[in-house]
Amino acid sequence: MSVIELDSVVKRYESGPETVVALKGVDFHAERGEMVVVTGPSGSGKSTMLNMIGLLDAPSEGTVHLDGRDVTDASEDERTEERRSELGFVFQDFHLLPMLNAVENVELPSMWDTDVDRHERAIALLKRVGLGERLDHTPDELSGGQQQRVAIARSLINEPDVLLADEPTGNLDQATGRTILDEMARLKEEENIAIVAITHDEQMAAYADRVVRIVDGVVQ
Ligand SMILES: Nc1ncnc2c1ncn2[C@@H]1O[C@H](COP(=O)(O)OP(=O)(O)OP(=O)(O)O)[C@@H](O)[C@H]1O
Repeated sequence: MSVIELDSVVKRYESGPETVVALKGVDFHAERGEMVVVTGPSGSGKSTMLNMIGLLDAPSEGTVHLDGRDVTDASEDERTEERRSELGFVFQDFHLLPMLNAVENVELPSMWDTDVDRHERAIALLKRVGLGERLDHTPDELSGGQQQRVAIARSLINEPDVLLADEPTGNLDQATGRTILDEMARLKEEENIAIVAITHDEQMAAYADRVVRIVDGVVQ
């Protein structure tokens, strides 16, 4: 069973009198232990598709399944809960809170979890991404690559099934980008999660188990 499945997904945006059809019947799936890289020209629908997978927006037509559950018509509360428990997010510009140190940033998505182990888990995750010596550093005391490692550790704190990454190497130089991709490839195996990553970064395709190209709202 695929951990993520989109079937015949159509997404229309109404902007004023115009309707933009951003996705025109997209089928997509991702499996545990697999990194799928999504490429395509600007405006082709990549972010829209990631928003569907990330339950940030609902399709106009078609269905979305997460771990076999039909979440197409889930309420806002249900979506929020699915996002919290099943999905991890990594962004181009890291999205770390500047006043929190590395451990606090990693713990943040699990703050309302009463599990006392979350602090230990945050430390363990930071050690796994090579930041055991930087636990109490704030983002401005970390390099771009280190900040992205904190963000990756944060994305894993609630033990998601799927990690969604929007241009994760977009703000990094090539060499640092490669170390982040190595890290993601390793964690994908270790955590047995699916990774879906949008990118313009050619080197990222080399790390993919599968490349999905989308052009004008259609998967090629
Ligand atoms: N909220 C919105 N309202 C109206 N149109 C939108 C909205 N979001 C996206 N679109 C349109 O949908 C199409 C797909 O946009 P999307 O952001 O998914 O493309 P993309 O492939 O991620 O582009 P980029 O690589 O430039 O980020 C574009 O034509 C865009 O203008």
